[in-house]
Order: sequence, then C-alpha cells, then structure tokens
Amino acid sequence: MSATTTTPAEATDEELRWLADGRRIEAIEAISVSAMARRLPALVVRAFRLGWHIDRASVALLLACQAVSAVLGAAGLFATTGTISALFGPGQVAEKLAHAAPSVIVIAAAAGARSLLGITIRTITIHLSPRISREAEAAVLRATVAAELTAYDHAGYNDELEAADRGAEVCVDIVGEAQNLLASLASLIGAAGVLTVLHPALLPLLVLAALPQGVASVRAARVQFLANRAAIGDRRILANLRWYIHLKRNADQVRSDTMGDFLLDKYEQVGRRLDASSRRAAMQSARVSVVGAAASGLGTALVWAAMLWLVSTGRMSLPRGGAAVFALAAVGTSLHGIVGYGADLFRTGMYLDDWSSFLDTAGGHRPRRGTEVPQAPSRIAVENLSYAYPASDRTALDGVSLHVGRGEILALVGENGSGKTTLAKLLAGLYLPDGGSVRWDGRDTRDLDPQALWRQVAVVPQDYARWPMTCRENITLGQPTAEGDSAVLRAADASGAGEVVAKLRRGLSTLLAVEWMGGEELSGGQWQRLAIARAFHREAGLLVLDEPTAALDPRAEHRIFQNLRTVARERAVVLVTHRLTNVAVADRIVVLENGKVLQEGTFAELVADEGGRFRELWDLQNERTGVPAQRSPSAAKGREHRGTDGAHGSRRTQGHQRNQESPESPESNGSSL
Ligand SMILES: Nc1ncnc2c1ncn2[C@@H]1O[C@H](COP(=O)(O)OP(=O)(O)OP(=O)(O)O)[C@@H](O)[C@H]1O
Repeated sequence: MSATTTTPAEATDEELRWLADGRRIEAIEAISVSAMARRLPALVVRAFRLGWHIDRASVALLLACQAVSAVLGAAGLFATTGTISALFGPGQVAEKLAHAAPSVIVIAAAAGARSLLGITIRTITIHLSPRISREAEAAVLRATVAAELTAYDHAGYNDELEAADRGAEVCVDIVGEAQNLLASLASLIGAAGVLTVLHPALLPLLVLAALPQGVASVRAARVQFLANRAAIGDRRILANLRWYIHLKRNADQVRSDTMGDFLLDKYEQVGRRLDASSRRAAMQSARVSVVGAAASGLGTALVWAAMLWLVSTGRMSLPRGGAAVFALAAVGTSLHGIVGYGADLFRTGMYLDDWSSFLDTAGGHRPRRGTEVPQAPSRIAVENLSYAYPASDRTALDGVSLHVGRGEILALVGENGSGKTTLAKLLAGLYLPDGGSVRWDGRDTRDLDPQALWRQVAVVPQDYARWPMTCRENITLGQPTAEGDSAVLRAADASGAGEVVAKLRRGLSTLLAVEWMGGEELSGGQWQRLAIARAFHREAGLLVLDEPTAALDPRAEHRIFQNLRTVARERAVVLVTHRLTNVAVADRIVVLENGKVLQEGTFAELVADEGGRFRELWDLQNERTGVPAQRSPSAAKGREHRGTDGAHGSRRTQGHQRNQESPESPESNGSSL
C-alpha cells in the first residue's frame, strides 16, 4: 500500500473519547427503587461511621443534639394542641389565655432550644464535613500510590479514579445529608405521634400521599447519578484539555503554533456532547419528578378532604381539627424532608460506593506480589521475557533474555519504539512480565515485596518529575541518608548539579517552583542534572538511566559518563540512550528491535560488525559529524540475533571488554555526536 492511500478505518479521525469501564454503570442501572430505599439506613450509618473515624466527640454531640431536638419538636407540637384546645374550649377570654399560657411557654422554650440546637448542629457539621472529605481524598491518594503502575494503561482505571475522587469530594455533603435525614425522621416521629393521637387514620393517609413523590425523587436521583457517571469521561477530557492549554510548558507552543482557536474548538466540541447528555438526563428526571409531584399533590388533597370530612361529620372535634392542621403540616414537611434528603443521600451514597470500591481494590490494581525482601542485587537475569501493554494488541517485548550484574553497565540501544524503556521498567519491577521472568539474584520480581524492591531501584526516566519543593528535597526525595547534606552535595557534584546548587539564592534550601512565593526556576538541563543527582544519591542496587543526558551540554554530559564507572562500582547500571558515543562506557550493549534482542556485544564488537544494526546506526550518526566510518572487521565478535525465535541466551557475547580501552572507542577516534 502506498503512503498516500488510506483504508476506510483511516478515512475519519478518531474522536477524543475516554476509555470507560461500563460494568459499574450497568450494575447501578439494575438496582430497583425499593432496593435503593432499603439502602438508606446503611448509608446513614456509613456517614456517621466516617465521621466517627475522624472525630468521635463531634459525632456523639451531633447525634445527641439531634435526639433532643426531635423530643423538643414533639413537645412543641403537643403544646400546640394544648394551646388550640384551650383557645377553642369553654370559658372567658382571660381564662382561655391563662389556660393556654403554659403551653405557649412550652412552645416558645422548645422553639428557642431547637434553634440553639440547630446552630450547634450546623456548626459541628461545617467543622466535620471538610475533614471527612479530606480524609476521603487522602485515602484515594494512598490507594493510587499503592496501585500497580500498569493500572494507568488499563481501560477504565482513570474512570474509576475519577469516580473515586468525585466520591471523596461529595463526602463533604454526606454528614449534612445524613443528619438532615435524621432530623426529618425525628420530626416525623414526633409529629406522627401527635397526628396519630388526634386521629389514627390521618397518618397512613399522609404516608400514602407522600409515597409517589418519594419514589419519583429516588428515580430522578438515579437518573441524575447515571448521567453524571456516564459523563465522567467527557468531563475528564475537558479537564485534560484545560490542563494542556493552561500548562506553562505548552504555553509558548500554543502561541507560536497559533493553536488557541483549534484547541478551544476541540474543547467546545466535547462540551457540546456533554451538554446534550446532561440535557437528556435533566429532561428525563424532570418527567419523573412531574409525575411524582402530581400523584403526591392528589394524595395530599385527599388527606385534607378526609380531615375536613372528619371535622364536618363530628368524628373529630374542632380543636383537634385545628391541632391536626399543624401536625399535618409538620408531618408533610418531615416527609418531604425525608424524601428529598433521602434522594440526596442516595445519590451521594452511589458516589461513595465508587470511592469505597476504589479503595478496596485500588481500582482493581492492588499489587498481588510476594513478600520477599530483596537486597541490592548482585545479578539481575531476564529469561525469555514477554510483555504487552494492556491497551495494545502488539507485544512490546518478545522473548528477551539478558543479564546485568553489580559493577556492570548494560546499555540498551535501538530505534524508537523498540522496547528499551519497557524493558528498563520490567528490570526495575515497575511492570511484571506477561511471560518469562525477571530474577533478582534468582528471585522472581513477582515474589518480591514491591516497596522493598523499589527501595533498591534508582531511575532517571526520560520525563523526570520537577517537584515543587526545595532543591534538597528534589535530590533526597524526602529520604535523606544518615550522612545528610554531605551525601546530597556529593551526588550533586557527580551529576553536575553542584554548580546549579551553588548559584541558587539559598543553596539546597531554595524552593524550586517559581510560581510559588520565593521560588526559583531552573533550565531544562539544570533540572536534568538534579534528576541524575537524585538517582546517584539513592542507595539503590539498580540504577536505570533512560536518556539521562538529552538536555545536558557537552561538558555536563561528559562529566556524567566519566563518573558513571565510579557510580557503577556498587550498583548494576542499565543505560538507555540513542547517543551511541555514550554507550562506549557500557560493558555490554544490547540492541533491540521490535521488542526482540537483535544484537549483543561490547562496543568494539558491535562497531566492528559490519552489516549489523548497531554499526549501521553508528555510521549514520558519524556521517553527520564527518567522522569516517569504522573499518575493523577483525573485531567483528558482536553477534547479531537475526532469528526471531527468542533463542538469544545461547548466542551471548562472552567477553567483558572494557570499551574505554578499545581502539574504536569514541575517545580514540574523536567522534562527538
Ligand atoms: N503505555 C503504553 N501503552 C501502550 N503501548 C505502549 C505504552 N508505552 C509504550 N508503548 C508501546 O510499546 C512499544 C515500546 O515502547 P518503549 O517506550 O519501550 O520504546 P523505546 O524503545 O523506549 O522508544 P524510544 O526510543 O522512543 O524511547 C512501542 O511500540 C510503544 O508504542
């Protein structure tokens, strides 16, 4: 197929769509309304349990205030009945007022005490809620940090994470909602007691009247939740686009490439999709609510008609009828409160389910590895390793076998996408193999405790973190050694970061975040020196350097590779780089292609292997510098693994020829790339 032809699949651009896991949405869709209502008590308990975990005294006080407030509410209502009876009863006005006075005092005292309790309850809730939310967010962070790295490559993980974050966010509401529900329930019990005393038929009638609205509210809440849940993907795309557009690192390109309108258009495109789905949900829940409200209105009219009938036929006295009006209003308000707050609590509960299911499983990616604790490895051996990224149908590594020992530098070389970074991550135990094994001193990385394993790993990734912290923290990563600053400065000197530190306003104590008060900003290369310093500082048995000098000037780069041999004395070093001059420092070089080992040997052997891939790449790099191509067939000991059967182990290069000593080393031919 020519480069210009397109298949039907390529004819249209793929839209920005988030990979979501639909299983949870299907599970929620399957829940019935009665099952939802049955969940409410459990949700109330859960809300208070969350609060209990943070602040027992506040929760206990909250519940006590709630109970007292309910008792006072009922007392107030009974007193209302007394007042009305006194007013409608026989006697002169003065007598009636004297009769009513105690009840009025009770009503006033109960109302005053209830409003004081209300203020106390609100204060406690305001104080407690954000703390619950923060604790919930911290729990998500803990679960995220504990999840396998590969989680990020799984469809649905980001979706789960987003939903959990939303759950943590709404935790702020759950105590308030649960306590409002309890308050309504308490008022209902009080008012219902009064109403039952006045006439036993009124309460069941009122409950029947409120039922349709209750069902409708819960249904509407479910519709809203499902719509929100389904929109997580699009909301996340919007958040990501905003992030890309805001990001300082992209800001110059957004301007110089005049991308503003294009990016905003993409943003609006996704926004329109989101609007359409939320409009559909709003209409659907409005329809459900209208039906519920109409049915409830009809029911309420029936209740009032029944009461009028009771009074007019003499089945209920007039004073009782008057008191019943108050009680009906109180019960009606409480029922509406229960329905409304219950629906809110139910919706929050569904978000909370997302949160707790993420915590239980770290989004399904809690590490399931062994517990053996490794020491700094003397030898890491890879046997017939294969690995495919979860979202990809191609294998990133296929039948790879190699080894690296303490004191050795192993270089991984190959064209873009050949699998170098993936292999480095497997060696470091960041990913686990699909097939074959990575063994640290004979022990499979699957059997090792991940935290203990990573404590033995120092990595300089291609895209290293620029932590908005002090220079010292950027090197120690919050894990200073017993030697303190002297070890930090030694690592900084070895990586060339010493010069950077010396120029900083407050040396190691300088905050490296210009956007924060008092912070300073570093150049790309200066940051890279710090990233290398942090790896040198770490007392780890395996050092992985993935394109560690891409941003460094020649002098800084030279220093790193000069120091690397010293650094490697106590460690196994894996170096990934495209600058072939630099791999001369390695004891052995492995050339990867399409996830397979293509060649392996010393620098001298591979350079001498005319027709080999390494030699081809070497010549290509030298061609641009005008350095003549190498001609040293006698040194052609490098083996090319031309087969694709993965049987590389038998074709190992035996010698550990030190490249610095080789006549073909770049130092000797003066090559500088
Ligand atoms: N997170 C990922 N999900 C799916 N596929 C991935 C992922 N990361 C890498 N790949 C694929 O795995 C293959 C190997 O990628 P890898 O990053 O290991 O290559 P590399 O040799 O380090 O490339 P480079 O020289 O460009 O850094 C590539 O085909 C790439 O598309």
